[in-house]
Amino acid sequence: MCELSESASAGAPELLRRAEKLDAADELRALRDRFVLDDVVYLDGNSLGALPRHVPDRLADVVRREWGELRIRSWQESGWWTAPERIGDRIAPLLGAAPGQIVVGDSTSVNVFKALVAAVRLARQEQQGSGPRDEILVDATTFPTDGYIAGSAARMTGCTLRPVVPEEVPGALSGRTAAVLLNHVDYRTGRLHDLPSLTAAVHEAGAYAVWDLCHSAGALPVGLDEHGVALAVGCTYKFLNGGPGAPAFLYVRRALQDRFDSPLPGWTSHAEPFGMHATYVPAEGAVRGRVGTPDILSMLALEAALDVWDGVSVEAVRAKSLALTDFFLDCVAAYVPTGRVECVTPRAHEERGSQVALRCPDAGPVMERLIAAGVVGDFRHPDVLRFGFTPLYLRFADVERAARVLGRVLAGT
Ligand SMILES: Cc1ncc(COP(=O)(O)O)c(C=O)c1O
Ligand SMILES: Nc1c(O)cccc1C(=O)C[C@H](N)C(=O)O
Repeated sequence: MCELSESASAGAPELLRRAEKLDAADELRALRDRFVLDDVVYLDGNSLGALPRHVPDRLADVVRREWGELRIRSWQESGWWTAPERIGDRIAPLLGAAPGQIVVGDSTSVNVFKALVAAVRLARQEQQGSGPRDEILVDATTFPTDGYIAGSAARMTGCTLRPVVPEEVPGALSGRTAAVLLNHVDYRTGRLHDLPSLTAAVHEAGAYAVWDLCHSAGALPVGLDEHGVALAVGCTYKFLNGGPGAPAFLYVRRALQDRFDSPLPGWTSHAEPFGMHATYVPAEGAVRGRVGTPDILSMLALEAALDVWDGVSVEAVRAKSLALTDFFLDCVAAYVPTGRVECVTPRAHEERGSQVALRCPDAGPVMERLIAAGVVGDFRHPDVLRFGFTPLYLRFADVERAARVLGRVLAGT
């Protein structure tokens, strides 16, 4: 939770001057031109990222030429068959992963299922002496799909499911824990959890952590390899701007790939998919995380969208993200009537993702009025106004304007 009154003394002229200065000094400011945007202040890139300008032409080429003219030949000649692992390797540097560990495909929900069941199987392969590994811990504050999938994964593997808030995971681990499903950034509050220390604690207990990176991929450095993460999943339609329903990703640490036992061993994860064998033999490497035929149109839209990252470091994106959210909090403190909202996003940088969540009892109608006034965030049940900050295309002037309009809406004027 954060205090909103710290710099409430600043007024509109000063905040406008600050916005101008920050925009002038912003080394990422030219990137905005790579996107299709209008006069709306778009603070919903944590739900659906904006459209990169060059994607429609690339998609048109995929449809007209690769599909329309080359047809079946495109699986080889246009590189369709290897798109899941090729695009996984494009995402890898943004997540701090070496090549060969990420495949793209399916939804995050499906990848949560693959990773979580595989995590339980890994823990059981290593089980020594003591009792059975028959418990899955799940982030009690998780985006609902993860909880639902974890419930089913637990039933299928004969585990019990225990919801625990991430901070309490270390104390909840035991010799029974098989797997722990955690969110890097909380979808509602924007709280960033301590991935390195939680991963270490889970592994120390002989269990495996599965990280959902939906709200951190493309927003901040994750350091998958550096922090010894075993398994991670995430979506690509938020901060990676892959488009509505863009395929998700699955990371399987190289050292574990030989033992990764997918609960969805579809034919495209087979060592010899066109051998049409009756017996399943998994492919080497991250490819064994694949399932069925990749959805090529979405996948290639994502691949094109990733071009906007050429020459851009996640570290620079993170620095701007923190500056944007700091500035937004200052502007909210200045413009919003005292006590009208409560900020549920932590002030501390090391605990903040790339969003700000403000709580107020009438958040639903407030967000409707805000959207009508040209500031798009979203409402999360029951009382949260959620604002996502995408450093690739947001300006500090947008942030000041969003807070000023919010202040007006909340004051009812
Ligand atoms: C943390 C988190 N996990 C999973 C999902 C859902 O993933 P999907 O609908 O792509 O399966 C979302 C958002 O939709 C999310 O915010
Ligand atoms: N995936 C979404 C969708 O298909 C429609 C509307 C919103 C979404 C979202 O991504 C929601 C998002 N994960 C959230 O954090 O609330």
